[in-house]
Amino acid sequence: MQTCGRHSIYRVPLYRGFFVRTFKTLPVVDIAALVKDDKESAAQLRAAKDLHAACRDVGFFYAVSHGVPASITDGVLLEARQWFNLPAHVKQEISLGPETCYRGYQQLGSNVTRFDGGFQRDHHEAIDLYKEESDRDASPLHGRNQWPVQRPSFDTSLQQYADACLGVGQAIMRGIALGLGLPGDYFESPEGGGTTAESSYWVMRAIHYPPLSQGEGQLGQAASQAVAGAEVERHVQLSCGEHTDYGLLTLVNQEPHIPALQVKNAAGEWITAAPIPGSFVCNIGDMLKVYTNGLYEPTAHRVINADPSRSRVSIPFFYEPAFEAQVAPIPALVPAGSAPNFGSVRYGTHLENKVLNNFELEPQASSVGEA
Ligand SMILES: N=C(N)NCCCC[C@H](N)C(=O)O
Ligand SMILES: O=C(O)CCC(=O)C(=O)O
Ligand SMILES: [Fe+2]
Repeated sequence: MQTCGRHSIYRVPLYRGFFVRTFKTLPVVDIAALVKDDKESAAQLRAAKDLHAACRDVGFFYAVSHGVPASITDGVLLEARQWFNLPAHVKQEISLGPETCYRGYQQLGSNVTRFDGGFQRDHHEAIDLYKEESDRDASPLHGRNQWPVQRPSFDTSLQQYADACLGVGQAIMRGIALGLGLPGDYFESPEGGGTTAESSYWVMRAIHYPPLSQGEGQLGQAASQAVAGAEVERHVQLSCGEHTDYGLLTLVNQEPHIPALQVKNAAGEWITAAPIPGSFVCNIGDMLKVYTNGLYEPTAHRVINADPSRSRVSIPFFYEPAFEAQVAPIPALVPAGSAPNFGSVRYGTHLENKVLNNFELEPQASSVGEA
């Protein structure tokens, strides 16, 4: 039986998919008919079929014809770049911590990626925003966001971008439901978790990846060093360490011309998700593995900005279940007479287990320079 604590669901190998997931490229899916909500048209069923193949065989795809104007997607990247150029003390006005419900700014090296027995520091700075939540007592994550109000135009474009992504996320989830042979609104219905653009416990991260120091970002350079207590800090610099995403569906808006996001196939090869202008790079999260009884697997990915001459900005948007959603295998996807492969997971609990372990906020032994 699966649990979602330390031994998280994505660490369990699923050999069934081993021979299938040998992709060398990522599929491109035209989602226009889903965004238009062109109900069960041939084009919509085509898109649903393509999503099904992409989710089952790769776990990643480019979504094109999503209908979000370039003024919004390009504009928010430009605004983010300018915000990250502000002096450190200005950015730190919205620093995150437990007291800000993990919402706000994290400086370079404070986000970490965990592995069994230790962690490594990610080489990025970021702003984390979540669905606004006034009930502070219900979870350490519930609270108000710290928007980057120092640049009101960034604040406004982030809000517009989030609204647009919520629409796209809901449309793609309708396509994923159809592709699984379910009613298009399955994930919006109470038995499917009740996730809508209104209820989704969405996350948005504006991320700035400065160049890695020369020679870093390469495999084989890992050096582990024991620190006080049992935890080990691994001193290998990656822009973002290998991980899977936590919820349903991630949409990544990335700057053009800087290939840095890498996706792991079943042979352990890293396939670069090079930017395609006008697209979102999409991937599925841990909760879709549970819903599909293991048919769809969240694919491990990482970020290496290997270009020594320039930094990279990306703004992933995470379309996630409602916080209180109880996620369990969809009965229609469990073979008759078999027990489900996973037990029920409360999404908010899975998210807390992740986020509360994502930061090492105390000062570092070896300091990293400012971006
Ligand atoms: N909400 C999501 N999916 N955030 C993904 C961030 C992944 C980085 C983090 N260091 C980690 O290892 O999880
Ligand atoms: O920056 C990217 O391209 C992806 C970042 C990512 O994987 C994440 O924040 O979960
Ligand atoms: Fe990710």
